[in-house]
Amino acid sequence: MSNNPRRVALSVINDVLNNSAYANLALNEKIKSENLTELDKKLVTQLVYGTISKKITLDWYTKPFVKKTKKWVKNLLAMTVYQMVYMDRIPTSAAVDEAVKIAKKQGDQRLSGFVNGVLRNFTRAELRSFDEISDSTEKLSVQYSMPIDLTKKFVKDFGFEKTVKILKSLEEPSRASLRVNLTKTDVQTELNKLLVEYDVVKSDISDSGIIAESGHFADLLDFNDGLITMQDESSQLVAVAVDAAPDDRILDACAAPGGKTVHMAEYLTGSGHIEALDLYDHKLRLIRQNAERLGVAEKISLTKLDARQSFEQFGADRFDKILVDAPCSGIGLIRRKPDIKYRKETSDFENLQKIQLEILENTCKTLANSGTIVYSTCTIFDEENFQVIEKFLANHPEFEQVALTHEKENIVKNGCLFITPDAYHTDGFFIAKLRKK
Ligand SMILES: C[S@@+](CC[C@H](N)C(=O)[O-])C[C@H]1O[C@@H](n2cnc3c(N)ncnc32)[C@H](O)[C@@H]1O
Repeated sequence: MSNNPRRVALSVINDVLNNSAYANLALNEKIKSENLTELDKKLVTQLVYGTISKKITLDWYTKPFVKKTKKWVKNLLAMTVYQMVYMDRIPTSAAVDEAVKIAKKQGDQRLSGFVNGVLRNFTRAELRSFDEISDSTEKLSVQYSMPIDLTKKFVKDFGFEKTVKILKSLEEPSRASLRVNLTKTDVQTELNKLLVEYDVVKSDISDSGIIAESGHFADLLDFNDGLITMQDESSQLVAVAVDAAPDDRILDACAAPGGKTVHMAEYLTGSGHIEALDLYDHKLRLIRQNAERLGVAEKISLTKLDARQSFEQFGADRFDKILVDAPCSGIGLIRRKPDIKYRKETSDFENLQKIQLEILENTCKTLANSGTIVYSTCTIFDEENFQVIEKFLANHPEFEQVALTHEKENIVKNGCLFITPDAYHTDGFFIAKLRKK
């Protein structure tokens, strides 16, 4: 008999919200280890991502009916209210009955009575309106389930109207995005093949990108043949900015899982080679798998190394090009990874900037004269982007900025590519390029 999907979903939600597990990893592990039908796997996925994404809103809905309770009970209430408010096809009575059963099994009679009472009261009352909230920033925080400090930060950096656009867009379902390996095939050929089964279009911003509203592309033959790979559109612009030549020696300082490493490797048709670094063995293995599937493994060496030790490892004048795809807050990924917004480290911009600058400081010493560094992040706050570039250039008169261009002028800012998630419904991204004079 298959396992109860709501109980499975709740255990993932508890892991993520109470123990800081990563939603994608915790969910994948559970789905693998539990006995679930294909339909139930979909339900679990929707409950996990939906509840996590809307947690602040959901807690606000039940607040009038709940004084104090255990965290897992709050999560159970949130998951159940999510079904009632956002999932048309689930009857309210079924959602409530399932919640009461879980409360009885995981708690006791008293807790299940409490859950039953809260949910019945919630069902009888009219759904609260966000207009009850007089403070406009707090209202945004509740409506779009964004922690209040991050909401304030968005409003401070982008203004109110743009913040609404960004937060709205982060709530829309993410699309699947493919990159075509242009060294082996072309976009039109792959598009024509995919159009037989999927609703796909060319990317607005990446010459190698194909977009689908949804789809499980991992099974496609062309995926296994290395003709296409999964990669967000904005992240496809990074290797283009690196502009690798066939014989380039490249340092990919923060490389795992290797999406950009393999993309750059496709350009290395001569003697070119990439030294790919990351802190963790298990992450380096992901680069290896990616590189083998795309047929570029011999172009890439993997080293477990803190990028801040690059100079000690490789010495001076060692690379023609460097990519620092830096560890960052990941604000630009919230649509696909909603748990990011609740992590404490997400808002530690000062510490993130410090690490980002340290990586640039050390890696830049390995660059040959006239060599270039591309610095990128998947976040949209200045501290990790423009400020890092400004501070680095202020300390390094031997470097100059190389202005990046793009035919969509609204993603070019101060010579950098700066893509907010609402502009083209992609991940949020920042790309800058520097040259050693
Ligand atoms: C934004 S991700 C890189 C994504 C990757 N470039 C890609 O396209 O698939 C940042 C990576 O940097 C790694 N990292 C964090 N701090 C590092 C450091 N000090 N040295 C090297 N790698 C680091 C993380 O483990 C993570 O895999």
